[in-house]
Amino acid sequence: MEIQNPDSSDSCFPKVKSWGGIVLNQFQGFWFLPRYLLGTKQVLDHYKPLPNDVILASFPKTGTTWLKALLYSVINRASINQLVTNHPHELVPSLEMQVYGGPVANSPPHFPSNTSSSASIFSTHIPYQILGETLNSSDCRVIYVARNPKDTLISLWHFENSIYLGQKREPQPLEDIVTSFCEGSVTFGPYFDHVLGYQKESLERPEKFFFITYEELKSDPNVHVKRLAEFLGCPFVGEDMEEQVEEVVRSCSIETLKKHEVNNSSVVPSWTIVPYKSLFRKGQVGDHMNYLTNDMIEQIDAITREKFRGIDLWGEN
Ligand SMILES: Nc1ncnc2c1ncn2[C@@H]1O[C@H](COP(=O)(O)OS(=O)(=O)O)[C@@H](OP(=O)(O)O)[C@H]1O
Repeated sequence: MEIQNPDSSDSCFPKVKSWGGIVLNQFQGFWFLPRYLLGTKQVLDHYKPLPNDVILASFPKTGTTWLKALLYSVINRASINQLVTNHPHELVPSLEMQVYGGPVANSPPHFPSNTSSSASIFSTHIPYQILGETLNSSDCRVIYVARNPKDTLISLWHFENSIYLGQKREPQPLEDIVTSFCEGSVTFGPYFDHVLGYQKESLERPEKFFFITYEELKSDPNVHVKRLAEFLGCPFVGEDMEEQVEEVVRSCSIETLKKHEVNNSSVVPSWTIVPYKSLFRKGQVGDHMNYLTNDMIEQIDAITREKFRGIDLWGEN
């Protein structure tokens, strides 16, 4: 894969103009911002997962930030009193190591060395169809979070509008993102193939791939946090087990995360224009009902039924 300029789409890859005029390149059936293609290449070329690595995979806007906090908290058994998000992987923006609780800035880009015995948490939006070989090259564990496509789309729409409004651009019409989303031409899309890639693996190898929906986690966080801890090999134990779980869930709630100073005052270093606070909006299930027309809902439901073929993750199809 030859990539010359990470910000240029003048490459040999097929390209499409997505909603809002964003130009995306296609690679192995998925659509990427040119700079994420470069990051993906670096991951594929250089990242060799260690057996202890924990990789959080997700389509954008499906609960990544929430799961990052939960994974950190479960693995380190620490409540996140001073949440600090560190994105040291400027060079590999699609597979960033997330450190919560450490110093914010100036960590050099690096993958942990082979001598590291503690688990490292990585987060990626790269689809299984592209990252699978890398993930399967070690005993690392993979957590995938999926979210209802309509809420995902609305979250993405708000997010992109909030970024670009910072640059004084008009909010983009909802119709345009609905069309691009259904066609698959959004960043890291098609959404449907993204979800199905990881979901299939989780059915075949549940000991390696943990699949959860945002909605399941919302409806019963304590149960699923316990399942997550068991999957990671660090189950909650002891008489105060329920209190421990409760504390993890509380410290990772959107309400708690929103209160941290860093999440109000900093921008995500690898995305320069993105303030952390744009990662925390409502965090509600079903928010799409406040925005999408019946026709839009039918359009998205129809493609979801067609693509998911009987896999009914949200009891809707
Ligand atoms: N702790 C917690 N609990 C529940 N929900 C949360 C939490 N943190 C973030 N959010 C909501 O997740 C949406 C952002 O998704 P991601 O974190 O996947 O975004 S990103 O891909 O990392 O940019 C976005 O959803 P919407 O509110 O629907 O836009 C966030 O508000």
